[in-house]
Amino acid sequence: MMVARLADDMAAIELEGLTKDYGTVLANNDVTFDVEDGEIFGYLGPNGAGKTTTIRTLLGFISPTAGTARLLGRDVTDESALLEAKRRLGYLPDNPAFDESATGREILDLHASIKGDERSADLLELFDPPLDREVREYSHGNVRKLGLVTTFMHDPDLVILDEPTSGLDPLMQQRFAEFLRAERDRGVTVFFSSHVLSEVRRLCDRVGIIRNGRLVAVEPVDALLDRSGKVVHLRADDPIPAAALELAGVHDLEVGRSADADSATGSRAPEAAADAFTECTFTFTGDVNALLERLREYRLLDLSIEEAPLEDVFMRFYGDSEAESASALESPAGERKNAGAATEVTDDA
Ligand SMILES: Nc1ncnc2c1ncn2[C@@H]1O[C@H](COP(=O)(O)OP(=O)(O)OP(=O)(O)O)[C@@H](O)[C@H]1O
Repeated sequence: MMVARLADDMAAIELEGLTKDYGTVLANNDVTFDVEDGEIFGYLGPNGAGKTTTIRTLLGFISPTAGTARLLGRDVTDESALLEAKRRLGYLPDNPAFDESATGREILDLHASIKGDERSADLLELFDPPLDREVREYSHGNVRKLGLVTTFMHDPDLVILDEPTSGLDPLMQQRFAEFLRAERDRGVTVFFSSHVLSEVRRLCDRVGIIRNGRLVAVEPVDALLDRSGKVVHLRADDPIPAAALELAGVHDLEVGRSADADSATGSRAPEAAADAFTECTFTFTGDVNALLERLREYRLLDLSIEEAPLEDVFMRFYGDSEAESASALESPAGERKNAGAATEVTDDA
């Protein structure tokens, strides 16, 4: 059950037309979105997209060229208001700059004296940096673990994490994912930046995608995954006419064995007659029942329907052509309409 920590309807983070012009680079260009109380929000984009710029603005490290940013209801350009908000904030930078000559324990003591310590003992059971060693001897992963303890030890209402899992081994990533979901269930709001897609799928409620300083999408992670559709691979005993797959929601039909199936030779084996084939792979965004209805009269040897790799969706956002990615972004409603059309085909059939 969701536990509200913030005042009625207050968003944890509010960005309105946020713009940061470094002179040579427009690092944030009219960025507008809210992070709601109690959600895990992933802020995604490739290197240099502008994620850290937004985070640094939220923390008051840099001032916006235009627009506003509010953290826990406080305007980040108002120093004393921001300071108040920061008491309820946990922040994990991409590269925590701990005093190299201090031990982990000394660093925890310092943080405890500044912001309090409600729960470092519990956190140390989960993330166990070698406390008696000096930070200069720490591996990248151990710096991250110490950073996670300092980020959460004062039981903040909002945490901002810059690439939180970088340097963590798979087991620790899993532990971190479980921990973050439990934090969300306790009402903590999480805003984290990432370019690791599997992490996003595993963790986020919603995502914002930034590219070249511009926000290109904000949506529930499920919508992102729905939009990516399914990858269908099928193999039949006798040739299937291409017309059978002229169905709303079928995209990128490739006839012949899939690249995977043919990986031994690294080549694809297209079949001679493209108007009928015994094997094909395509992306499907329609109604799966409509597809099965179409395939019913053919004897299949094999059929797999799998979630499309999230990378494919991102290729649409980050593809080489600006026009292509713009149209991909403008078309979600249209794609959903196509999916609806597929349902109509089923109804007619
Ligand atoms: N202080 C600065 N002066 C000038 N340009 C800057 C400065 N800081 C960042 N930039 C530029 O602004 C753009 C956005 O950088 P930013 O660090 O926000 O991206 P990012 O999405 O966090 O990237 P990464 O994933 O690599 O950390 C980049 O082109 C970067 O080179």
